[in-house]
Amino acid sequence: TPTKVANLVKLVLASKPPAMFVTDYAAAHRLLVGGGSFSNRPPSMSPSAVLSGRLYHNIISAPYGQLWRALRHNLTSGVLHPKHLRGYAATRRRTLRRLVEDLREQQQLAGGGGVVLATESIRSAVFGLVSTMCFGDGVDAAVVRAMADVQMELILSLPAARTFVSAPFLALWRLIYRKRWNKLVAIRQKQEQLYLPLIDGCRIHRRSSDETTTTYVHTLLDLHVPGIAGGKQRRLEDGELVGLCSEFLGSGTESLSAALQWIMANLMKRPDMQEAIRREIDAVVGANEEEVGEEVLGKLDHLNTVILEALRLHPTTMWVFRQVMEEDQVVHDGQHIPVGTKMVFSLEALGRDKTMWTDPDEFKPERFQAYRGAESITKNLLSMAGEMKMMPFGAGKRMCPAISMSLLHIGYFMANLVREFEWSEAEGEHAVQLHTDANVLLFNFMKRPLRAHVVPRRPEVKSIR
Ligand code: HEM
Repeated sequence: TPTKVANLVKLVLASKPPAMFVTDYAAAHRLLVGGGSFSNRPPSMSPSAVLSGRLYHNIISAPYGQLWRALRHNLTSGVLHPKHLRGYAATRRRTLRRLVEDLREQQQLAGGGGVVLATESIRSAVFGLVSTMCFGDGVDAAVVRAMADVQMELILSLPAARTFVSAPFLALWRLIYRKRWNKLVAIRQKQEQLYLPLIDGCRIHRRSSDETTTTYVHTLLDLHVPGIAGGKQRRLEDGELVGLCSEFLGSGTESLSAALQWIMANLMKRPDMQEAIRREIDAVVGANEEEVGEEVLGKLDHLNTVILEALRLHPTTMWVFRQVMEEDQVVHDGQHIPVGTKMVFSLEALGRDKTMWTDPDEFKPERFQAYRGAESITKNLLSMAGEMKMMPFGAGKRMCPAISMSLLHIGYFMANLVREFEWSEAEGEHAVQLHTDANVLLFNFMKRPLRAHVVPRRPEVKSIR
C-alpha cells in the first residue's frame, strides 16, 4: 500500500550516511586542499551513471582511480590544451559574430528601443561553440538546436535522477517511480539518436596529425582506458561516449553561459563599470578593428576584476561534493570524520564568507584590483594557495579542469559584448533580478531569464572569417 511504501522509503532514507554542510571558507580550504587523498564524490546523479547501473561513467561521476585519471587526462591534454584552444579562435570569432547579429536582429525587430532576450541568445551561441569543439564543424543547425534542447531537458530532469542515486533496490524504485525513470530513459534515447551518428561521422573522418585542432570525440575514439576489473586496456563503448559528450556539452555550455549572464546582469546595474571596461578596451584596440582579440584580454584589468567578482557572488556551479572513503583520513576540528560521510560545500556561501570579505553581498569588483591581468588571476585560482579566498572552480584533485578555457571564453565574449552594445536594464517584469532559480540543481541559473535594452555602438559587420 502507499503507506507501507512511504514507511519503507523513510526507513531507507534514515539509514543513509550522514551529511556535513561546509559554508566556512577556511574549513573548506583545509578540507579540500589540505585533505590529502580526499578525492571521491558520492554516487553521482549523472543520468548516464544512474541509467547504466554505474557501468558508464563520465569524469564527474567516475570514482577516483585509473579510469577517472585516463578520462581527465584525455580532456586536459586534448581539447583543453592551449594548442587546441588556440586552434578554435576562428570558431569563437564566428560564434561571436552570430551572437552579435542575433542581438542586433532582436533589437531591430523590437523597434529599436525594445527588449532582447539575452538568455536565449547567449546560451545558444555558447552551445554552438561547445558542440563544434565536441563533434567538429558542419553539424546541421537543426541538429545543434535539438541537442541544445535535449541538454536542457536533461538538466531539468536532474531532480528525477536523484531519486535513483542511492536506491537500495533499484528494480523496486524503478517500479514505484516509473514515470520519472521512463522520462530519463526517453531523454537518454534522444541523446543516443542525436550523438551516435555524429560520433560515427568522426570515426569515418579521422583527423590527420598535422591538423591544428582536434575534436573531443576524436580524442575519445583514440583513447584506451583500463579494462573492467583490472582487465586489459580497451576502447570506450558507445554508451560511455554518449555520457562523456553529454558531460562536455552540459558543463561547457551551462557554466559559461550562466557566468556571462550574471556578469551582464551586474554590469547593467553598474553602467560606470561598463564605461570603465570600454575605456580600457579603447586604449588597446583600434576603433576600426573588428573585435577585441584574445591576445589583449590579459591587459583589461577592469574586465578581469568584474569576472572574478561575478564568480565570487554567483558561482555558476553551486556545490562541490565529496564522500569520505575507507582509505581517507579526514580530520576536522581534531575529529576523524566517519567513513561514508557526505560533504557538501556551498560555493556561494564560501564566496560570501564574512570573515573573508567586507560587504560580502555587494558587487564590488574593485576589491580584486590587486590581481593584475588574466594570467595572474588564472594562476591564483589554479594554485588555490588561499589568496583568492573563493573557489568557484572547486579545489583539490577534483577541481574543474577547464579554468583556463572558461576564463578565456568568458573574457572574450564579455569584452566584445560590452564593446558592441550599450547594455541597460529593462523595466517592470523584465527588470534584472539578481536571484537564483532554486528549482535547478547544480547550475546557478537566474530565476528570471535575462532581458536587456541593447543599443549598438558600432557599424554592423556582416561576416567575419
Ligand atoms: C564558468 C565556468 C565553469 C565553472 C565555474 C566550473 C565549475 C566547476 C566546479 C565547481 C567543479 C567541481 C570541482 C570539485 O569538485 O572540486 C567542476 C568540475 C568539473 N568541470 Fe567545470 N566549471 C566550468 C566550466 C567547465 C567547462 C567549460 C568544462 C568542460 C568543457 C568543465 C568540465 C568539468 C569537469 C569534467 C569536472 C569534473 C572534474 C573531476 O571530477 O575531475 N567545466 N567544474
